[in-house]
Amino acid sequence: MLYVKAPAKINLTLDVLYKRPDHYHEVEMVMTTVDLADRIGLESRTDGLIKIISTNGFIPTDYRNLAYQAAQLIKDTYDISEGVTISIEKEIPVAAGLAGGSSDAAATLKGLNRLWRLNLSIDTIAELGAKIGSDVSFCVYGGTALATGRGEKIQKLPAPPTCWVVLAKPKIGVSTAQVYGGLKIDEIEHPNTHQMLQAIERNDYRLMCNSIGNVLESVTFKLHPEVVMIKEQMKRFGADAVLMSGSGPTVFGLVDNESRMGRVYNGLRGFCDEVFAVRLLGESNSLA
Ligand SMILES: C[C@@](CO)(OP(=O)(O)O)[C@H](O)COP(=O)(O)OP(=O)(O)OC[C@H]1O[C@@H](n2ccc(N)nc2=O)[C@H](O)[C@@H]1O
Ligand SMILES: Nc1ncnc2c1ncn2[C@@H]1O[C@H](COP(=O)(O)OP(=O)(O)O)[C@@H](O)[C@H]1O
Repeated sequence: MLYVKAPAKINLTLDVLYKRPDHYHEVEMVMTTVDLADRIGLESRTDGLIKIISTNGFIPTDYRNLAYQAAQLIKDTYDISEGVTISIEKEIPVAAGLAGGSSDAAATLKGLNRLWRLNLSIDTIAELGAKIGSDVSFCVYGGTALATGRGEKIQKLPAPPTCWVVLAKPKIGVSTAQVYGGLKIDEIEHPNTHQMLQAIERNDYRLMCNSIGNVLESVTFKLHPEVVMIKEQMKRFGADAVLMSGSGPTVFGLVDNESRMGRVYNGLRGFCDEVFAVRLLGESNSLA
């Protein structure tokens, strides 16, 4: 059995520039991975089938699973006759804005590259990933990056300033398509992406805290007012900066002091079942 880690991401910024003719939105996002990860196990099978086994009863185990789609794509593209059993130990909350499914797909692509000795470069794997979903290319590299296009164009960035990240996910799932669909393009207040890039370049924690922003917040807040409440609680317990990740509903808080991190973490556990205190993973991978 070959194991691959599939870490969650958060969006430090998420801006939408315009709606494209293909119905996707042109985005500009600073993304970074955190050390909350699913674990993907891969084992070749001689019958040619793709089988998914998961510890989580809420994710599909057929072709709808993004890890299944990753294996199918590799099999079709490189004419592989073997099959694979994919076991998914789920730690990342589902439909949470943390790219759990996308990261499982990215880890499956990377793992099968090794298992089936395909010798693909990381850039080729990221290109394949883009066929599965907009966030999959980023998940292939991990670390920290500026993502543009529909999210699949990746420019690597240095590691952001070190800090703790407290993640809190309310008991609701959010549909990414519904949230993008509810966005009113002319009412957007754009985050300062350039300033975020400067904060990362200069390793300036305070500037990073002052530069976070996500234009999808307003849509998800209207659909699920409990997300606003979680954000307010996180601020009240002392996080330095608080933002919703992706299309939500997970809210994250940045904290650079361990005892305050403990206060935010314990405080949020009174409101949410799923609360995590994690570190940023830092820089992107350059090897497959
Ligand atoms: C919002 C973000 C931010 O990182 O993450 P999540 O909240 O899903 O984690 C991403 O843009 C989500 O990426 P991903 O979840 O891979 O999206 P996809 O499967 O490609 O697309 C799902 C649907 O979202 C909408 N979509 C997605 C990306 C994009 N740039 N414009 C869009 O309008 C489309 O309606 C699409 O049909
Ligand atoms: N391996 C997977 N893990 C989680 N969700 C998956 C997976 N494969 C498919 N899905 C489906 O993808 C949808 C989005 O899940 P997820 O990737 O966790 O969230 P998000 O896109 O908000 O980051 C869910 O409705 C889920 O059923």
